[in-house]
Amino acid sequence: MNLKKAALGALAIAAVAGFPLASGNPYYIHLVETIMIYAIVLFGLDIVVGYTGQVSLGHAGLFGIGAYTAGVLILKIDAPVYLTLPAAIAVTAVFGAMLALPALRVTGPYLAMVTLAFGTIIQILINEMTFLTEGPMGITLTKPELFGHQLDETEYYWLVMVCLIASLAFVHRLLHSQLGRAFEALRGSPVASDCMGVSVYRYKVYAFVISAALAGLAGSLYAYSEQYISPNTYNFELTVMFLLAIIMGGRKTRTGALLGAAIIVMLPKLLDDLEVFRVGAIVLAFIVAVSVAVAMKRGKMNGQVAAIPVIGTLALAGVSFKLETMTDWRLSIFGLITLFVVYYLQDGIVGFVRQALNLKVRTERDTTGAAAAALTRANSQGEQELLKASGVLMQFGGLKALNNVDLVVQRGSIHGLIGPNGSGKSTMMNVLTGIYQPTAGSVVFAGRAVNGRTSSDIALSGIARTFQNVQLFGEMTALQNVLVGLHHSFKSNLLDVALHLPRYKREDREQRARAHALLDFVGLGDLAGEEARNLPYGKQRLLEIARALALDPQLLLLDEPAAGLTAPDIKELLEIIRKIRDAGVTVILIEHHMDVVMTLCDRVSVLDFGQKIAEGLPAEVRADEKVIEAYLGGQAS
Ligand SMILES: Nc1ncnc2c1ncn2[C@@H]1O[C@H](COP(=O)(O)OP(=O)(O)OP(=O)(O)O)[C@@H](O)[C@H]1O
Repeated sequence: MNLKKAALGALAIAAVAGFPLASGNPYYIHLVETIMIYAIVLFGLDIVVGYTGQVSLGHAGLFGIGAYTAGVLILKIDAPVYLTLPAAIAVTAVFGAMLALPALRVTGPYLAMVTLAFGTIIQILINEMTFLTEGPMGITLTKPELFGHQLDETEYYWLVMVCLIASLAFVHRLLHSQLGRAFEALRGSPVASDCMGVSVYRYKVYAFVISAALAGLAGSLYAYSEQYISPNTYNFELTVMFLLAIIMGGRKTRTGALLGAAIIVMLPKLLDDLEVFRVGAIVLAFIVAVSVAVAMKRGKMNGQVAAIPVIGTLALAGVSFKLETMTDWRLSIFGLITLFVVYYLQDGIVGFVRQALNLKVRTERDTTGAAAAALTRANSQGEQELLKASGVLMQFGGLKALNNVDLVVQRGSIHGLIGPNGSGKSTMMNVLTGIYQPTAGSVVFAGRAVNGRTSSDIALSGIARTFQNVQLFGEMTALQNVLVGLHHSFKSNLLDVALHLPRYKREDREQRARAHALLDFVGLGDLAGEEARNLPYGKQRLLEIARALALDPQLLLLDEPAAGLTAPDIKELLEIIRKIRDAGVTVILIEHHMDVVMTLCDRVSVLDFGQKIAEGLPAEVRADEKVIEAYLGGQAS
């Protein structure tokens, strides 16, 4: 953390801590306290929604579990706060796991329905289990005691503030570690995550459990804050509010979560009072006008697109002076504002401001550590046949994409796999990496069967790949993409990450140096901080190679690496592939550029309509009549 950031942080903490003393108004103190509590839920919800890209409509239920764990413990055994808060975190995390383990087998609308059902069931259970929860009567409690001292309103506010800062630091560290990168990767490309050894399912569950734990902490703080809990609070409306807060504030940002929490707490109050609403509408119109002007000046918005938000907010400010009462209009205006944000500010308010001000994530190279070697020497021990596929059949309905294919790849060689479009080359890659389970036949890699194992397990055992249609983690930088490939090198756990213990710091420093070295190796050293989606197509292909090499594979599968590359880039690619082979990594190369195949490959196998029609040295294959007829002949003509 640099000095400027630390000073700003200290100033912000001092301002929030000093607020109750300066304001002295219990109503406002309670409002800010609620914002801080909601922000803790949103930090967690953002991990699930913003980073892993899952939808959860169950977070109000999890928040309720946290509140009731504290409430019931106080009611039944008069538990102190240092028991209720950890218990709420633990119990909610367990419920989070119970929800996640079955629910995360489904995605999209199905996951939304399952989490929604979970939230509803929790609310009904709280209502019905009167013996434990007092049912609809609710539970009344007082502010907690700390070290024998009864906390008053302001002291409790400070306790909430400490919990907020701790949660913020925890989430921030988590999301900047290998765990956060794993969460983000599975949103970017689940299939590539699995093929980098990052199990999509496992990390989705982790994200859900951590998110639930934070909701549990927030729930227990909320119980003390309100001093009364009842089942109706934890309803569908609250869940929607949480999601709206993430969307409005902006996903993947802690500032967005804080802003989102402030919006969902303040907006209903703002819409209660006509005078306050008028001032708010004018301020909003002003902010929108200034932001749009900045965006236009930077050429990020044209006049037509800019006109609508400006006219819209000006109209809202104008209408506010025509209204005589807010009561009938509250919900309509709330809906309109939400629609506006969702439609125009798809990255939320914080995302929009960042884009308008052109704020970028900086990737500074840490030069303190020793320079790392890009390639570690692949294991050259073991049998000469590194990969042996026998009688592989892959059937899609009536179509045999692979029909009784045998393939033997010698350790340390570059093995070409060629054939006309649709002949089954990519299908073979998918079978070798566990994406497809073959209908029949077997694949043995380094003496171990591949069939029946998950893609992430196969990846970790030494098979890395690139994809025909590039599968990068688009919102992550080039450096972060390679770091996902290096995920297997991190041994540090959640505690190491949260407390920045020496093991984590050392690993992080070493792996960053290694990632930079890998980027240098493929000639992308200067683009480390660039988002993958902004790289030219050819460079994206090179980045995929660097990421695959990060896995320290014994076997590297390259699916059309030269596609989209210019002639000088192809020359460079040939050099890179040779160096990879020289480091002891075996390569299977699918390529339509025949000159690349003929120059590089030690042996070539040719597929046509899912069957192997020829195999041998490049020159032999080139002279084979069946090949000429099926493939090279067609191209020659
Ligand atoms: N998941 C799938 N479901 C149904 N059919 C599939 C599936 N995957 C591949 N196929 C079919 O299998 C056949 C082989 O496809 P594959 O992508 O393996 O060919 P390819 O040799 O890699 O072609 P290209 O050079 O065009 O990439 C094609 O007819 C394709 O439509």
